[in-house]
Amino acid sequence: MKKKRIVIALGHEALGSTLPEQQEAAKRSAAAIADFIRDDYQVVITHSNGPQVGMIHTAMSEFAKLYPEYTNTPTAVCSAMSQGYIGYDLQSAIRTELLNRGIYKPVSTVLTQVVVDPYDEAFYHPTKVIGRLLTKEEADAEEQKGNHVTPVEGGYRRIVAAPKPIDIVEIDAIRALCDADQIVIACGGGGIPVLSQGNHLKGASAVIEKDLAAGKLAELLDADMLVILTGVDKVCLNYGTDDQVELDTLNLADAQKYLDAGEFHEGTMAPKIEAAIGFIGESAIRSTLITKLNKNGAQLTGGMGTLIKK
Ligand SMILES: Nc1ncnc2c1ncn2[C@@H]1O[C@H](COP(=O)(O)OP(=O)(O)O)[C@@H](O)[C@H]1O
Ligand SMILES: NC(=O)OP(=O)(O)O
Repeated sequence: MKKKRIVIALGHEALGSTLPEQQEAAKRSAAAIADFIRDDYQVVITHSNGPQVGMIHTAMSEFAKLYPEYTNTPTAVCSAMSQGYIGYDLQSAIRTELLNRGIYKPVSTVLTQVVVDPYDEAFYHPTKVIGRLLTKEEADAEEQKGNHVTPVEGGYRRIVAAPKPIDIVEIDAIRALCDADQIVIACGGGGIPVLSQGNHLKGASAVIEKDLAAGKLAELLDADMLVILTGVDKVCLNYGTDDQVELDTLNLADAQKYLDAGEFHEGTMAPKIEAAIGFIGESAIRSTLITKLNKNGAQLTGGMGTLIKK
């Protein structure tokens, strides 16, 4: 019997932000991933990178000030670095968790480029928040370097363009590993954004929403399910108000209606719902689960979260 294929997207809480947090979070996520493998799913993993890509960018800029031979590092290269070191922690945690359960299965990270449109409106209106909280002085310094910042609670954060994912360059390699029933980590941090210029792919100064890239990945792999692990148990209506209602299920028509009505915040829940709508499309089989990881990363398939179907 054909195995069910599942794409799991790890958000900030399932991944952590700092190095030590990430290593602990990766262990919890590995437990949930191993449960799916035990239950005979084919698993593809993708993940956030906002805090990590901001940290790498800041570190590289500081080095460039100190040592002239360390030139400034483009955002696309920082994205590639973030895929590498997050993939490393995830590969390692998943391998160990499986071996502890007596299972051997290869786990690999595919450095993934994702094609974006050079005329995407997002390049003119950066909105994607990356990196840590900045003071006013730090924010001013970023702006002087030509970077964009936005005021947030308690200070400022850097913002970059978040163009839509159009195509996944390494999709054939990802599919081949998946077809061979191996575990793949791909499209990390939404993928390395690239612009197609003839035979050349040029890195773009942007960070793609990982939820939209996860939806595209699930669509191109013809997955059965997209699981988005985030900071809330369920998708809510009237989120953050006294009238908040948690949704157990959501059909596509209502998802679109609530999305259009602005029920889901931009940059957080809205791209998750958009990803679900794009992935499920006309399919009566595909579904999307949006939920939070338990403390111990326990089983997710037993009716938790918000299940979105046609
Ligand atoms: N309608 C909503 N229902 C539930 N959560 C929402 C809603 N709108 C916004 N959110 C917020 O979206 C967050 C998840 O998005 P985000 O912080 O980007 O997480 P992740 O890193 O997991 O992608 C939740 O923790 C919650 O605070
Ligand atoms: N690339 C991306 O969407 O990362 P975050 O989820 O950390 O914002």
